[in-house]
This record gives sequence, C-alpha cells and structure tokens, in this order.
Amino acid sequence: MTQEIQKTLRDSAAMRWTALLLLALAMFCSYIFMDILSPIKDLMQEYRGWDSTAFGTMQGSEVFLNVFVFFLIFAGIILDKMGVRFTAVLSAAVMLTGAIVKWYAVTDYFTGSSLEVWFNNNLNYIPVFDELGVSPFYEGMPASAKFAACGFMIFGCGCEMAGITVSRGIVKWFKGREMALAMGSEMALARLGVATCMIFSPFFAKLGGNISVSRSVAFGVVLMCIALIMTIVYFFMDKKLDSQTGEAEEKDDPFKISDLGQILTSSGFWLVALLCVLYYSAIFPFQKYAVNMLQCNLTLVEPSQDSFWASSSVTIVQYVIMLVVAAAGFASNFQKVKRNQLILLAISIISLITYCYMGYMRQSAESIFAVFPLLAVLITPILGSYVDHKGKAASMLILGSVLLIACHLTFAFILPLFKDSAVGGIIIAYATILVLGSSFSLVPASLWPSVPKLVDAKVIGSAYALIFWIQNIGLWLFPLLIGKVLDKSNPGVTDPTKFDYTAPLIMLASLGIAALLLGFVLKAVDKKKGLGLEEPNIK
Ligand SMILES: C[C@H](NC(=O)[C@@H](N)CCCCN)C(=O)O
Repeated sequence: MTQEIQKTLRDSAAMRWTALLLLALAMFCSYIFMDILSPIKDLMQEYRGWDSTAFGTMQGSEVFLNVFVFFLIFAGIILDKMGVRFTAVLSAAVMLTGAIVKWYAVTDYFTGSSLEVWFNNNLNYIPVFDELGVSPFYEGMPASAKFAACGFMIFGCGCEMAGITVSRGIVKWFKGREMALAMGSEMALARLGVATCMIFSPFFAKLGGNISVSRSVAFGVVLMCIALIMTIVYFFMDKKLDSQTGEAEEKDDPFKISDLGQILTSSGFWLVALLCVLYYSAIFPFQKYAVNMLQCNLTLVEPSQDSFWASSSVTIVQYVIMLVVAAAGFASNFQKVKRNQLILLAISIISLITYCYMGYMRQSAESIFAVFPLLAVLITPILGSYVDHKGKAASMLILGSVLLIACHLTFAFILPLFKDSAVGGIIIAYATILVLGSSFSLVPASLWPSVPKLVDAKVIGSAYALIFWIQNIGLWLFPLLIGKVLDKSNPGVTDPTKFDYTAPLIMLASLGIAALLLGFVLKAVDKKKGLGLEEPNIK
C-alpha cells in the first residue's frame, strides 16, 4: 500500500516512455525543419535566385547566434534557472518563431514587399560582426536569403536549446533506469526526421505539378506547431512529476563559468571536442548539399507522372516502407530471443532493398539520399550497446573517420565516372551512402558516451554545452565554405544540376583525414593516461 502511494509518474514505464516520446517527437520535427531547404537547393536557385554562396550562407546562419553571441551558453543558464519543462516550451516557441520568419522570407508575399526592398538595400554587412570578419550576410545576397537567414538564426537558438534540454529531460526521467536506451532512441528518431525531410520537402515543393518552395517550409512550420504542442503536453507531465516527488525542478550539473577551467585543462576533452567539430562538419553541412550533389553526379530521368495521386501514393508507399525498415530494425535490437531478432532483421533488410529499388525506379535523388540516416537508425543502438559492454570507443572513432574519408573520396572521384551508367551510378551512390550512414552510427555512438570518462561528473553538463559550442563553429563555417568553393570551382555554371562537386568533397574528405589523425592521437593519449576510452562502460 505504502509502495503504491509513493509511486510517481517516472516509476511507470509507460509514463516515462510517453514523456520521452513527447520530447523525441519535438526533436524529430526540429530535425525535419533543420534541413527543409536542403533537398531543394536546385529549386532555390531557379525560383529564388540563391546561388551556392547564398544557399550556404543561409544554411550556416542556423548556428550563427549560438557561436558568436554565445547563445548556447545563455541557453544552458536558462535551463539551469528555469528547469526542463519551461525551457522545452520556450525552445519550441523560439523554433516556431524562427520557422515562421523563414517561411515568410521564401513566400511570394515577400517578393516585391517593402521588406524585400529594405533587405536589398541594408544589412549587406553588420559593422560589429564585419569587424570580426564573420558577417552573416554579404553585399548582393538576395533579400529572401538574408531574411530567411534571420529566421534560421532564431530557429537555431531554439534547436540547440532544445537539444540540451531534451538530454536533461531524459536524465530527469530515466536516471537509474534505461537511460542509454532512451538517449539512443531519441537520436534514432531524430535521424528518421532527416530521412523524412529528404522525401517530403521536395514532395511538397512539387505538389500538384506547380513548384512552390514556400510550401515545403510551410510543411515544416506545421511540424514546429506540433513540436510546440508536444512540449506543452510534456510541461504538464513534468509538473505532475514534480508535484508527486515534492521536488522543485531537479538542477543537476548546472553550467558554471568556473567549470570551464577544469574542462579546458583536460587534453582528452580537447581531442574529443576537436574530433567532434571535424567529424560533424563533414556530415551535417554535407547533408545540406547531398541531394544536389547526387543530381549533379547521376543521370536521373524522372519517369513521367501519370497523375498527381499516382505520384503522391508512390511517395507515401516508399515512406511507409522506410518506416518498416526503421521500426523492424530498431525493434530487433531489443529482442532477447535470437529467432525474433533474426526475423525482424530480415524484414528490415528486405524492406530496405525494396526501398532502394523504388528509389531507383523513381530516379529521385532525394529518395536515394534518404537511406543515409536509415542505417544509423538500425545500428546506433547495437553499437551503443557494444560500447557499453565491450568498449573500443577510440577505435570506433578511428574506423568512423576512415569510412567518412572513403565515402567523400568515392563521391568525388568514383561516382562521376559512372555518370552515363544508369544502374552503376545509382548502385555506387546507394552503397556509399549506406557506408556513410554506418560511419554516422559509429562516431556518435562512441563519441558522446566517451565525454563522461574525460571530465568530472559534476561538470558533465557544462562539458556537453562546450562541445556543442565548438561543434557549432564548424556547422556555421562549412555550409558557407562548401557554397563558396562550389561557386568558385564552377564559374559560369547556371544549371543547378550541372555543378562539379569535386573540390567541396575533397575539402570534406580532408576534415575526415584531420579527424582520423586526432583519433590516433586520442587512442595514444588514452593508452598513456589510462582514460578508459577503450574500456566498456558496464563492467
Ligand atoms: C546529438 C547530436 N546532436 C548535435 O550534435 C547537435 N548539436 C547538432 C544539431 C544540428 C544543428 N542544429 C547528433 O545529432 O548526433
């Protein structure tokens, strides 16, 4: 009886997983919005006049305020002072505000408006940033790209704030329970968000045969409204939990400036933080150009669409197959009975092959690239469990970097050789994307759980905030650099599907090489100082 009275919401598995689902769905929606324009780079050039530099500058703007105004640090302080539920709702509201601004910037209402005239004549540089050499805009940048960048900057503040809030929320609900599983599941759903974006953003832009880029962004805005609703429902669950436990909001690991000294003097921390920025800079910014890179390197002949409903239903069927791949593969990780595990894996692999075949039949670059996050959904939990039980995190970081280099070099030098082979090119593209997907499982599954081994438990929250900040520098710089390099290495190219991507891909492969070298140094330092990176988490 006494036990029953003391039961709280988090003691119920259904309730704590519901709380996780609410937070993870909000992140799923935000990862969709984050890349909403990525698969329609060609349309942004055709319909809004954004060249690659404008596209890259806009894409990089997402993390501009986090990096240069230190918003991430403020976000950490807000989280510490106001708690998880308030910050979750605040971050969703900030993301929604930014999303609406970005949507307005790419609508026809903006074209010809006085705001467009104002943006065309102003903000060519902002003195304070220009003096630092990091202005978020440039002379001649289309007004729509500038205003969209303003919206994306606001969105980015909310998105990173949501990232740290969700991690803290998971700790609050799952501490002492299935915490690693909960974190892995949240990350898997975020990856599925990227795949969803790759399929549905072009679908909405081309819906009904008339092109509207703002329709894709409107889809993202609707999702951000759903994300806000999810966080509001979470708010009430979280409040109920606190009233049951009689606690004020838990404030584990509050960010303190004084923590920085302790973190910054750890050589292991620096190696992991630098590896993180190098690796993620070769992945997230690449994601923003990958569909266009495939359009430029493959000869795709889209089959004529018989009717709107026929083409829409093919997209939806393909998406359902993708969900089956993800769900069956994900569920197989948690099966104790070997036979069930094998059945689920077989379903997942057969669905994956069906998905790939449909992508080939549709000749669609976006659905080819959408397999990228799928392998991460399937194998991140397996790898997480491997690190938990067997260790080898530093070796996995090295292997992840080797695969990253191999993939970018394959895109740069091997894929273009198959431009005239309809089947060969697509097979190489799929194989390379799947290998890149497995690299993107290896690194996050080993990198994030390594941080607690490098710094003291009480500064762990600050250590993660600092790694995110360092990582955001790369996430600002590299979308911009890829765009600039693309424009410089393709003078006079006006057709957005005819770019030569060799130079940007070599640049991304170089990031992988630097990450690989750091991986070797990390492994040596680990051996010398006994950091325990190669040791299992669960002994
Ligand atoms: C967990 C990790 N997320 C991040 O590193 C975020 N800081 C990146 C968010 C992307 C830009 N808004 C991951 O997704 O692996």
